[in-house]
Amino acid sequence: MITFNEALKTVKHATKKLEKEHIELSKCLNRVLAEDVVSTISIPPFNKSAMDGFACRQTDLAETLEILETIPAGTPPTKVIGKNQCSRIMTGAMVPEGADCVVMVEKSEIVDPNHVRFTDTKTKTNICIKGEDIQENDVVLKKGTRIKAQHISVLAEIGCAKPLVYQRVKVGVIATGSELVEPHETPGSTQIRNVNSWQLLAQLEKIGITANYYGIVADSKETTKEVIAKCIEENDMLLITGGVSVGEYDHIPQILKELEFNIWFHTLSVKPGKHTVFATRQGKYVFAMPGNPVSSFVQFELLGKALVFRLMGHDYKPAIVRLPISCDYKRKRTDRLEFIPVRLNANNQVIPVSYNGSAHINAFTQADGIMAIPREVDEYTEGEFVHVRQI
Ligand SMILES: Nc1nc2c(c(=O)[nH]1)N[C@H]1C(S)=C(S)[C@@H](COP(=O)(O)OP(=O)(O)OC[C@H]3O[C@@H](n4cnc5c(N)ncnc54)[C@H](O)[C@@H]3O)O[C@H]1N2
Ligand code: MOO
Repeated sequence: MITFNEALKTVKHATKKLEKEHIELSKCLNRVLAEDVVSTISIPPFNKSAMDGFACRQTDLAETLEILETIPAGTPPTKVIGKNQCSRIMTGAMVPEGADCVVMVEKSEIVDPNHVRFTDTKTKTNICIKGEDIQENDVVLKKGTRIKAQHISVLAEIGCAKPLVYQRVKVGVIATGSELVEPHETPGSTQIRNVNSWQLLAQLEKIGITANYYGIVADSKETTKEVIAKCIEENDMLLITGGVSVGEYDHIPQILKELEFNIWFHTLSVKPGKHTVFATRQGKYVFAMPGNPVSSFVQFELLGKALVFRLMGHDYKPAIVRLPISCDYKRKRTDRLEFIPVRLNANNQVIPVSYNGSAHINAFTQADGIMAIPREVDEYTEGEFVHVRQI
């Protein structure tokens, strides 16, 4: 049995990044940059007016000024501003030579069609200076950055229309269990509906991956082996749920051995998810989680995501907040790092959600996150700080 930190290190160590490709900006969300992005231009590329108003010299603010021309955004100025002169200028237009400020139109009074004076003798400069946001040759985004909407903005701004990114990981999803039927079906007296596949497909979709779903596989070793073999041919990695513990029909570890996978770990000192398997074979990866839906949900959050992102070249760091717990909390066994569902109240205090264990996925509909209770810790007192991973 290994610890969570050892398991995370193992997943990162045993996983190789996928190939790289150039793709359109519109397809980049949730991909990972495969090289540093360097700007070939300064931003702003010229001294740019931040206001609609009059471009002039600060020393002339108390005077009546001659208006030389109107400068719209996108049109270059044609006149240099001299003493007691100004040009009407629009937000986003290039500031003319000679001007060191732009007075807002609201602070002006037109004297006649060619002259203006100001109602205030002070102004901010209202000029965005060339290069104040980005300098030419600046590294604007680092290799390994997972691309979010705000990164797309910068790529667009500097003209990086086809960034070099890692390929999107191809993920196959399988649910094992002869007791399972799909959500649209009516279960028999000993059957239940398949939760894990739909949950995993949604967890993947949330991070930008549309997985290939292979359906439910009954607990027959031969069939399961065939489906796994096919699935692994067609994908980079495979997520399996069920069949990983010690029951007579828990075939997954044995099948993976027969398919010549190297099993890096099989048991974790983490609750839920004691029986979680990570196996690799020449650029192919299998992450098999326990059948209980909470175990599958939590283990995908803890390790599955790290694996997916690692393949795509990103070192995943989950959002973890440190907040006070709203009540006393006790647990009996302390031999495993445990994760329980919690919600946050309006004062950002952590409230454990009523929870019956790893089959009780319904508890997670109330949860904002999962609280980590380290090994050896058996209680928290109200107000003590705890760590919550957002889900
Ligand atoms: N003798 C032992 N028995 C069990 C142990 C143990 O250490 N010794 N661990 C228990 C824990 S904890 C868990 S978790 C499960 C893990 O078992 P498996 O991964 O082999 O999963 P299954 O036995 O196939 O299923 C467990 C449970 O989850 C239900 N299930 C399975 N797949 C789905 C699905 N896709 N959607 C919804 N629910 C699913 C299944 O019906 C079982 O109720 O082992 C314990 N036993
Ligand atoms: O191993 Mo189970 O996933 O703890 O509930």
